[in-house]
Amino acid sequence: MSQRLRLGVNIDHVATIRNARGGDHPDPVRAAEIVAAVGGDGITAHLREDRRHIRDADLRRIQAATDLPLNLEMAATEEMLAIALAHQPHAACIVPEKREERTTEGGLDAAGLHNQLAPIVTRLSDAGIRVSLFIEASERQLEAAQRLGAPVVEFHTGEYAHAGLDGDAEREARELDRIARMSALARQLGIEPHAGHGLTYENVKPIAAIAELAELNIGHYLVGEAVFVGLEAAVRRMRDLMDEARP
Ligand SMILES: CC(=O)[C@@H](O)[C@H](O)COP(=O)(O)O
Ligand SMILES: NCC(=O)COP(=O)(O)O
Repeated sequence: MSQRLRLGVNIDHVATIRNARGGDHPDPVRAAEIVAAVGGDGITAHLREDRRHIRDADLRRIQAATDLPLNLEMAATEEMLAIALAHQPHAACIVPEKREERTTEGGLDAAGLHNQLAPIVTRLSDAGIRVSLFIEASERQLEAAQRLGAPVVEFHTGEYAHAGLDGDAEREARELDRIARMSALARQLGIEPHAGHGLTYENVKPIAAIAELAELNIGHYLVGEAVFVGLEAAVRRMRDLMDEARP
């Protein structure tokens, strides 16, 4: 199986820079427009409970500004569920969230949280929103996603990315192998696998080469690169690397 790998661009950290000064600039909506113009396949935005980057009002503005599918990352709370139902994004990716964390540190415990997640998955699905679960690449979590009826999972690639940054080639290869095996298992279970977190020009190609993966979501690195080369060039370069890995 090999299909064109979609690139979803996470624009959260454009909002992080905006919020640093409390004004309107830089506007994540402008980032979404650029992603659309340059051929990105989707916009990902994580409305954190503490609103440290994306804010409620950004969601409608992003949706109004572009026809690209919006993948709303959200914690499994009643508040976020109500927001998702009101905004009707193309997809909702349920992520674990801790107020004090610097970023999303690990995957959602879909197995341990079955009873909390089940009604949320059902209500999102009933509203026509494609549910994704941001999980570690493990059999236990994949089987839990299947029991919950999630059509999509996104594998957290943070451990893979950290191993590379640590220069630990053995751990990096182990993590890559785990993501590849779980991507194949996801397809066997009828689930569409995506991946993301901490992906960069340096580490994206081995992940992009996993034929079963349908989509990568990449944000922080692209926004960082955009400071130097512009968002358009950064997205184009990432797209090229993905295409080189999966011709
Ligand atoms: C869930 C996830 O990985 C993304 O939302 C992304 O990393 C940007 O958000 P944070 O940096 O706030 O985790
Ligand atoms: N779900 C992962 C995501 O949207 C982007 O993560 P990152 O590239 O900002 O680490």
